[in-house]
Amino acid sequence: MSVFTTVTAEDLGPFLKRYSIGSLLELKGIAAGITNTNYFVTTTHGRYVLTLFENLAADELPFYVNLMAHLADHGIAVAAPIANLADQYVDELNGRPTLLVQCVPGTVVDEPSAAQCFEVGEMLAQMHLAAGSYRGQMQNPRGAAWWNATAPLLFDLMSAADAALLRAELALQAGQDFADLPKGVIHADLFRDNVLMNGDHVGGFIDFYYACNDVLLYDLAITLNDWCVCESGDMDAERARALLLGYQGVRALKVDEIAAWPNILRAAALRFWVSRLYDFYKPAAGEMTFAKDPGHFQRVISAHAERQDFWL
Ligand SMILES: Nc1ncnc2c1ncn2[C@@H]1O[C@H](COP(=O)(O)OP(=O)(O)OP(=O)(O)O)[C@@H](O)[C@H]1O
Ligand SMILES: N[C@@H](CCO)C(=O)O
Repeated sequence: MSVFTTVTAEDLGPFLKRYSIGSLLELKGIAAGITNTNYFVTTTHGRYVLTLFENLAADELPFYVNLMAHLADHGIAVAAPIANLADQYVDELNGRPTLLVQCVPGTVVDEPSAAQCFEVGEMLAQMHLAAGSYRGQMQNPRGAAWWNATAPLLFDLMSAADAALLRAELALQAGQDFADLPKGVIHADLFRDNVLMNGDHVGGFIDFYYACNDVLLYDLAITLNDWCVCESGDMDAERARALLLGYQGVRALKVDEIAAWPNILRAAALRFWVSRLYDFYKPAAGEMTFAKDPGHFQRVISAHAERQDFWL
């Protein structure tokens, strides 16, 4: 459930008067999502999604919302933010900062086809290129510094064998240098539940709240690690080839990116292994927890470690 802050039609009346999107026809809470409160808002002009931010403060939002607007301006399939009459994207309702965006078509897909993976890879590469002219800057809050600081809080809570594997993986990544690979703005969390698919086409990328400046190849690895994965943690080769083909049709990988690919796939899995371990062992007090299986990304890393063919 993800209506943490209740909004009524009465609350929304004065709020909508600050916009030019007509008057309210229907207000409906959205069940999916675990971080923010989301509502579908249907007005006489169309359908929108209203987000009330439960964790981020208004002054933390401009990087993300301006990025969404920039990408939408460039034709990328994202939910375009709607500005209010004061020309601001971020407003406020019931004590929370808000964002109103256009509804994008489509649904979340659990078992994507190779054709859908191709389209996601292509849109991701287009997004990387379009974000090249975006001026905003944001450090990756879940980069190597974060996982190196977080893992030591977890070792004692894990089995000795798993802790040894985590230590070994951190050591392997400490020996990598991805700093000279092409960089830009990345989504950093483009899992299947952050993309709405409209048939074979991308209806829209959503949930840009981990977006940051980092290595483009890392974003591709995060995406592939989720879109092309089987239950066992191994990859579906057909989907992986399709996603890479879609991506490389727009932005061909450079020689040093191809060399870094096997290890950056492991880095991308490590980031989510650590964040899921943290959510599992250290759920924040009073917070509703929906801890996802950390072991999944441990299995993804093991499968990558044994792999010979990386689909390139
Ligand atoms: N622009 C949009 N158009 C259509 N549906 C949307 C849009 N934005 C969000 N949704 C719907 O709302 C659901 C929840 O959104 P989202 O995943 O962003 O929730 P969150 O709690 O903000 O983030 P998360 O769960 O990733 O932490 C999505 O699965 C989707 O069904
Ligand atoms: N996509 C993440 C959660 C949000 O960062 C995960 O599946 O662990």
